[in-house]
Amino acid sequence: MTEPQPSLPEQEIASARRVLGRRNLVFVGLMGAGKSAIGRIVAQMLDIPFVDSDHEIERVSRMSIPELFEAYGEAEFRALEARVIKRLLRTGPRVLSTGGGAFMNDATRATVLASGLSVWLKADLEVLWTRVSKRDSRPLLKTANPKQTLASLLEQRYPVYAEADVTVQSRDDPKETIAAEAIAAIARLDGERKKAPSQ
Ligand SMILES: Nc1ncnc2c1ncn2[C@@H]1O[C@H](COP(=O)(O)OP(=O)(O)OP(=O)(O)O)[C@@H](O)[C@H]1O
Ligand SMILES: O=C(O)C1=C[C@@H](O)[C@@H](O)[C@H](O)C1
Ligand SMILES: [Mg+2]
Repeated sequence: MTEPQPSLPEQEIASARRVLGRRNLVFVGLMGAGKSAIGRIVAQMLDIPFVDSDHEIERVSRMSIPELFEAYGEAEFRALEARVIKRLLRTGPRVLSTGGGAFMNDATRATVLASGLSVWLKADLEVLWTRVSKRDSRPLLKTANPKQTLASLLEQRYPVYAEADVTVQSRDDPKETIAAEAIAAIARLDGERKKAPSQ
């Protein structure tokens, strides 16, 4: 079923597409922030393809992420993730939703910052916890105190996610609202770019 979409001003969509050019729009952020869910809607709104690096990794390896962690360990998973994202970033435009740890890899982050346009979906611990505690598909949270693990990841990672080009607050408002805010934030960069030469 297609979800109802708020009508975004055509001009805003055109601006966001212009800002993007042939780059990928890359969603980064912690598990549960909504990178996959919001990224998919943004791609529909901008009418460009969508890809999720976690799904792409599962497709090429023919294994689920928990199976990959189990069989090869986190380091191998990270190496595969970096290769997959590097390949995806070579062509665009598309929306690329990354796994929560992808932007923490120095090489991946450098490539995303150089060749993509990054959006950090930032969410509070309680929002993230409510969402991720519904499913046990995240290997990093298979600990004695998963909420504490999530809180530690938040502390470690937020200063790094903050390097993204744009930050959008993820919260329990409708997904379409968050998606529209992401597009508006990108569209605003068009105005900034145009103003730049006269400053
Ligand atoms: N604004 C929202 N309102 C309600 N539910 C939401 C919202 N955004 C995301 N969700 C839900 O939260 C859950 C986690 O979202 P999603 O899988 O997109 O997160 P993610 O950032 O891709 O996480 P991961 O890093 O684990 O892939 C999903 O069930 C999704 O539908
Ligand atoms: O935050 C992370 O490190 C992860 C997030 C997920 O998207 C998956 O990529 C995997 O579970 C690791
Ligand atoms: Mg995801």
